[in-house]
Amino acid sequence: MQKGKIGISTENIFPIIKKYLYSDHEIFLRELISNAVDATQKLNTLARIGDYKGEVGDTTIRVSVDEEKNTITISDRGIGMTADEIEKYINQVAFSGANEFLEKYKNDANAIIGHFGMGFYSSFMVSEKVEIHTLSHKEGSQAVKWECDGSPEYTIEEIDKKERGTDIVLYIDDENKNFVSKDEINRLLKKYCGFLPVPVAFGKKTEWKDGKEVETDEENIINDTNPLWTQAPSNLKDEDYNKFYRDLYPMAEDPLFNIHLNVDYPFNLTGILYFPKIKNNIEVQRNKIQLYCNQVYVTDSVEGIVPEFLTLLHGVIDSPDIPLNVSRSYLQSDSNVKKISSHITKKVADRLDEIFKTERQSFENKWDDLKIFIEYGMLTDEKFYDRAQKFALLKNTDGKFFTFDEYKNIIKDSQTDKDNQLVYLYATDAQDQFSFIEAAKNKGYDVLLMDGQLDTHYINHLEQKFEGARFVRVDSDVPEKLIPKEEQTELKLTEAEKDNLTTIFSSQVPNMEKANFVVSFEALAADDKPVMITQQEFMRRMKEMSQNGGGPMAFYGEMPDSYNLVVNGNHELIQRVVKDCEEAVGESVSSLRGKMESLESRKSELEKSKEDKKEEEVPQAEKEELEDVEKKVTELRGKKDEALQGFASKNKLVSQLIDLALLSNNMLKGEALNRFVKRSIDLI
Ligand SMILES: Nc1ncnc2c1ncn2[C@@H]1O[C@H](COP(=O)(O)OP(=O)(O)OP(=O)(O)O)[C@@H](O)[C@H]1O
Repeated sequence: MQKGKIGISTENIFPIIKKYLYSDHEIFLRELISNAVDATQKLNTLARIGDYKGEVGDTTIRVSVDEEKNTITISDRGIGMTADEIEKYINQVAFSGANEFLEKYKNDANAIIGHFGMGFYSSFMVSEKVEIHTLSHKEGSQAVKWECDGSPEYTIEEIDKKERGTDIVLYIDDENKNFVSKDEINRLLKKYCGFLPVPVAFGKKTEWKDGKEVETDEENIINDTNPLWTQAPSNLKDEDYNKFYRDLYPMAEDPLFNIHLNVDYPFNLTGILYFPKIKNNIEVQRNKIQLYCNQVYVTDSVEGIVPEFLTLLHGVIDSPDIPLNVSRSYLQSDSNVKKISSHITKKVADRLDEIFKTERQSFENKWDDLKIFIEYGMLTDEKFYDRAQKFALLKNTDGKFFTFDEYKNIIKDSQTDKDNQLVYLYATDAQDQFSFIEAAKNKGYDVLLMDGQLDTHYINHLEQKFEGARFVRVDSDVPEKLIPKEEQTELKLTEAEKDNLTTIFSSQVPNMEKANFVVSFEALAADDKPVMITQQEFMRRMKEMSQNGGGPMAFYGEMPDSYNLVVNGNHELIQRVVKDCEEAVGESVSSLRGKMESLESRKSELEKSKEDKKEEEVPQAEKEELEDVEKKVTELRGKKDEALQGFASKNKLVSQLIDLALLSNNMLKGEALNRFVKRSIDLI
């Protein structure tokens, strides 16, 4: 037996390995099995080129667990190592590699990506002792056993081993006993080794016999050595892709589409990406892409490698060219990674474009599920926007789909306003905004349905992209004014009547938390609604955006909703309110107004004369008179308002009209709704 000291500078590297790699202990199995795969593939290569003349035979990698001895063994039939090679690769190179790595990241544990090839020495994260039993493929080699207990000392001795290849025996330490379990090993094999290119066996296959699960003689191969992404797309059908998806995500619904990536220049990358069906929470759908490096599972957190919006996709990416041993910030600035990311974007756009062109109907059918990806992509990635504007769809409230160009042509004639701006009308809720949608349609307009999670932002974005166009929600103004044109109908109300109606209607608007109403008048058609509630586009949008995103516009979110209570002066019912008011309080109101008006003209005379003089030049009498006039005006106004409010509170029509308007906007709730129903019954 020979003893030696491992070639490292740090006295004892293992405590450091254990400390820094604590959270990722489980990767030891992946690392050791990857080494076994490498050794097997090297042997296959040597055999192919004629440098190895012996029998290759069965090269299955075998994993076993001994629960009594607390060991895990990984055996391969690869190239094996001679004593010299152990000296070179294990004692010197590998250790120094690990040492260098830890030196580099000692002060920056967070920079470690969390998974990297620590290689063979990761076995010491979980073991108190490790043995290598190996026989090289080289003719006439002597089998050797290397043993190390986690101190820098090792022993190496000759042993009797007949089969070519390497067995790694791990004596698991007390802290990591949990790995000495068939279930745990099964879990790790499934997670990290499911698609390795060399068969990996663990235990035996089982079958059900007489109501019991029993082991058969057949070995249990845990991996698919030829996963779908490594196969030629031309040999694959939709069913194959869907089946693979179900293998990856057993609980998920069938995906919408798949994209098979196959790149060999300027970097190597294969993979299959799926567009999943996303219900309503986009956050839970992230990080479902698995990243592989030569069929070895690395991670399922791919930010930085795929564009942000594509982290919503599911599937696998396999590339030997993605650097795995580096921090995230480095990854994002790596030019290779950037190329990969923009290439994936392009591929995804190309595939969508192809589906749109060849299967438009199916594309439309899936649009509702698909649009979140496309909108997200268009919002966050300029290049994707440019590609996607050819196939992104707009859906109207009748469920019809249009491309941007198609839609523009359809609305061009009817929806261009007097300033030559194209107005895109939209609704965010087909039910709540039903009456507005109908009113717009009756005017010959088309209304888009923009009810997606990202649509508030998307609309803003499109407005910036589309030239000479704006988006207007159907309830942001009365139908006549949604798209302002030259002609205007005349309003059949005098100033005094308008003033009266303002007091009357404001006094009857129910008190609502966080909602302000401003009464305004419009000359609408006599058969339009008598009273309508609209919400100004700009303020509403600012509010919605600040609620979604905060930032510098956060204060908009705190402001109350501001609504317009639009009174249609030309409607018969409004004319009736005017008439009722005239009969009930008309005389006193108009005499109060008459007095007010003459006082007000006196007031402005006094104010004018005061304006031209210096303070001390204003005669005392005028000052006193002005004060007196002001007081009287306020008093008269109070009386006038009181009379009008008294009328309004007795006049059921006014509050009924307001409630009807609230009802059309789905704003009548709770107690107010209940009161409305009762009053309606009374009226019947
Ligand atoms: N099962 C094995 N059969 C034959 N040689 C092996 C085996 N395991 C390790 N080796 C040899 O030991 C060397 C060091 O292994 P180690 O896992 O530490 O690093 P690596 O495989 O070169 O790189 P990585 O960090 O990516 O794993 C390998 O390059 C290989 O030559």
